[in-house]
Amino acid sequence: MTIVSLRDVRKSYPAPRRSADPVAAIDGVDLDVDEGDIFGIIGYSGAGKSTLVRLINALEPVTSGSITVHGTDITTLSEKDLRGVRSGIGMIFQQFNLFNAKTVRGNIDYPLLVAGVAKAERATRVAELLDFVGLSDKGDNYPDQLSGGQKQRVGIARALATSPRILLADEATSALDPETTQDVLGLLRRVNRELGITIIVITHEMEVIQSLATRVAVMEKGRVVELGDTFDVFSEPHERATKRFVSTVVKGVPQGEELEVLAARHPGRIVTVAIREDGIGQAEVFRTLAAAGVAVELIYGGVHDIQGRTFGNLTLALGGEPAAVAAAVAELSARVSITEVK
Ligand SMILES: Nc1ncnc2c1ncn2[C@@H]1O[C@H](COP(=O)(O)OP(=O)(O)OP(=O)(O)O)[C@@H](O)[C@H]1O
Repeated sequence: MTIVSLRDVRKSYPAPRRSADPVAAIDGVDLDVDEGDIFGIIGYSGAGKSTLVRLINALEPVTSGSITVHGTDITTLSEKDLRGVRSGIGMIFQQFNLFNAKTVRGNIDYPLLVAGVAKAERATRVAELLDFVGLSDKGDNYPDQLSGGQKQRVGIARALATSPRILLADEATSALDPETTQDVLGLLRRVNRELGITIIVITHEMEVIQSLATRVAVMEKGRVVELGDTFDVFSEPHERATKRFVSTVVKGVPQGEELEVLAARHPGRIVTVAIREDGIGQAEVFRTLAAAGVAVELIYGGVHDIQGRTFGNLTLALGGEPAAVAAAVAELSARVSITEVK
């Protein structure tokens, strides 16, 4: 079931100068997020990600198009009705946005207080949330006594306090180091699996999408340029922006300076073998080459896991009798995609 749906959504801002055109921050976006998904939206700075978040959360009106949340078109609602929609969407932010003068407990309690929940019920709920995010011993601490990862855990607990069905994570791990990022991503996976909350993750970090998102939309200049299952989009990227994101975590065919260094170090033949789900695995590649008496060295690239599915590119330096190497490469070429590097 679709929980958030965007149809031809546009958002423009007034021209910065009188002679300039209005800024088309969102330029005709169609998106469907299914209930229970972890949906990633990835784009470089200026792609329109933050604007999209503000539109989905009804913090700003669209210029045109429709946004449906839980089956209600929010673009036609009054401010009073929008409050109900917003309370069904939790938000977490890059800079955590905690109240520094309130304790951890006070921060998590705040949305419940605003919602008019009775004191005893609030205390039970806060204790439950502290336990869920692993901070039961930090309730009386203040945010500046916590690490970045702990602050984001508080942010997540606060966002979950009123039991939203959707969590919007806007660059939620961008201020964290890689280890803490994985920690927070693990917690978000639990939020999704154990609480059944749909998560929309906005990021410019490919690692976040790779480890978390089941579906992804790649944004560029206010448009969605590629959309689909994360594995499909990133194992066969079509658009320039997608290819750039993929190259930040998956090495392709070595080029330029990297190739020069490799070529100088390995005088023999160099090929890049594409490992894809529907092709032969890396074990079979190595077995075929070894059986032909070819000496193989993996010199660049590797294989990756996205949502439990494997793909990658292996660049191999091949040594031995030239005729044997040629025959082995020819045999492999019939079964797998090979790029001659040198
Ligand atoms: N309030 C605003 N007034 C005018 N222009 C805006 C406003 N908000 C965003 N824009 C413009 O809209 C475009 C998209 O900005 P947005 O902040 O949504 O991108 P982003 O992908 O979130 O980038 P970043 O990660 O740098 O925040 C940019 O060209 C930006 O300058």
